[in-house]
Amino acid sequence: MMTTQAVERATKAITVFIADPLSEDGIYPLIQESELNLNIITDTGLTQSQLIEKIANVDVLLVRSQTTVTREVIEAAKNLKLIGRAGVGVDNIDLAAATEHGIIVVNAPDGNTNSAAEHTIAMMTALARYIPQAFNTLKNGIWDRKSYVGVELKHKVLGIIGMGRIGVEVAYRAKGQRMKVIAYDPFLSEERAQELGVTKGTVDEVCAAADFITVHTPLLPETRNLINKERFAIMKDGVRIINCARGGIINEDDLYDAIVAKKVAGAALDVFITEPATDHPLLTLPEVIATPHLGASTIEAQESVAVDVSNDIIKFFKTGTVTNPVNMPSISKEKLAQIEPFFGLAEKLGQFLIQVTTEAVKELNISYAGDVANFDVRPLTANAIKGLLSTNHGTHVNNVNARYLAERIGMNINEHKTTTAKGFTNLITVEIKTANETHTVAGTLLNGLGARIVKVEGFVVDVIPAGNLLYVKNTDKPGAIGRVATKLAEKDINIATMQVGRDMVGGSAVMMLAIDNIVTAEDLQYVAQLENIDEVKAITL
Ligand SMILES: NC(=O)c1ccc[n+]([C@@H]2O[C@H](COP(=O)([O-])OP(=O)(O)OC[C@H]3O[C@@H](n4cnc5c(N)ncnc54)[C@H](O)[C@@H]3O)[C@@H](O)[C@H]2O)c1
Ligand SMILES: O=C(O)CC[C@@H](O)C(=O)O
Repeated sequence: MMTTQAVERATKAITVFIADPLSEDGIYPLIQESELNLNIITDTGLTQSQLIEKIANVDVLLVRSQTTVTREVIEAAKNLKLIGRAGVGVDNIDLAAATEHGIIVVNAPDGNTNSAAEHTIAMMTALARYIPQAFNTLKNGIWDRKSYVGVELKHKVLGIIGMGRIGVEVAYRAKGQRMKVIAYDPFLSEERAQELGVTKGTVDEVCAAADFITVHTPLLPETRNLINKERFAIMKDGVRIINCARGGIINEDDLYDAIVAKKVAGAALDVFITEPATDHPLLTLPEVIATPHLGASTIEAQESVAVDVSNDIIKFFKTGTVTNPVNMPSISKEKLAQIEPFFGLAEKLGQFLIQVTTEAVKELNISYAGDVANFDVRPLTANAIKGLLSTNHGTHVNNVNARYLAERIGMNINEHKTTTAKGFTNLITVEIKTANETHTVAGTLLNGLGARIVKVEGFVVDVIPAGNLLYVKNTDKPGAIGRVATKLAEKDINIATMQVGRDMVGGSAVMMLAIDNIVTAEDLQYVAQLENIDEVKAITL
């Protein structure tokens, strides 16, 4: 028999729109997926306005680097839940807009590493030996052996800027060519450099020492124009430059000038600031060789990135989690499994607090104690925020945009961890502060018994965080509990369970009632006017 969820999955089609050419074999996981009822549409080469016209009902947008996923595209996509990038670079996707709209972006960071590294080495070798230029001359019927005397790679210094997946693979291969490698990456430690057999340097040191320079960073504000006229000035005369990463890391105008001035002997470019780049000034220079963004264009890489991104789409719709998120914390399957049981509890604590307060929340403090403090709790904080914002943002708020939406309204979010949980194996305490109020609630997961709210405003209780609750603040005087119960009975409201807590005899106290009905504002008023009752709130979890 199918579960309700499985029936929903079987009936509701999920539209996957493939906007760039992807490997047929790579999308096989999507094609043969039977449980999810996927409706796969491939429509490539669209202009922005054509894409905007077609995207309204799409659930998943799948792209490579050709399609630019702008804010306008994202805002036109009313059903969009996931953008898949079959490749590494996500500079063609407006990540801020995706996050704001709660759309998860996934990429395929590993699948094309090898191809991009091999392409870099191919470009460097072709550059050193004038292979494209010589081939072109020969094709035109000229046997010219004098103009194309190249240089060896052996014993030359290769400067690598960006020692991530591709940079490291390029270093391995360059060492195979018996080159010396000097590298810069903000995360390259001395130990790692030694392990890789490369010299660690600053960007300027790399520029000054290298005969060949290759860049392998993402295009970020910090890497845009990283190689510019000041940096060309400190390079060796006759240096050769390779860019198989992103157009713009090397300033194109400055590169042009440096080549014309004979400072740079040649450049091999796979990427340009604006693509397609068919009439680029750099292409007019005989010292420049180029390919049209082919670094990842191998059968193997294209299949691999499409398989990875297809599997993440399936995983997302089946489990709500993904392997390669770009705009939310990346957490391993094992680590996610450790915190998943706490997701519901964290969200309920947030939902509880937003129904207790009447003012805008300015600060959120979440404290994780006991076992749970040993885990990566970022997704739990996102769930608590999601609960807190759900009344105002409804289903629009999710794990992807929760923190963004909270910070946008000026909420200050703080996470604390401590291993001591005061008698509980695990304890999550959420505190909110408004201009005039502070409220706290704490919950735990009891082994085999599920979630419990165990403290409200510091009072010890034991409440299942589900259904309709009535939260009553009162003065601890005889008759208060009885009067509340009687008034509710008069309104035909049945009490399922009742918990009471107090700070001291005759002091402040709370009642937490689980009730079978939803109470109206009039019912609340009816209870609130009772003697010794200070505050009454209806809470639905
Ligand atoms: N031409 C192609 O078809 C093609 C194919 C694949 C990847 N790429 C591009 O290659 C680049 C590298 O890809 P990757 O998979 O190695 O990425 P990666 O994330 O594994 O590595 C990028 C590295 O750049 C480093 N970095 C960040 N800022 C830096 C800075 N200011 N200076 C120096 N290093 C910095 C990071 O620390 C990281 O180690 C990306 O731009 C990607 O889009 C191009
Ligand atoms: O889609 C492509 O072929 C290019 C991919 C590449 O630039 C990347 O960043 O992964």
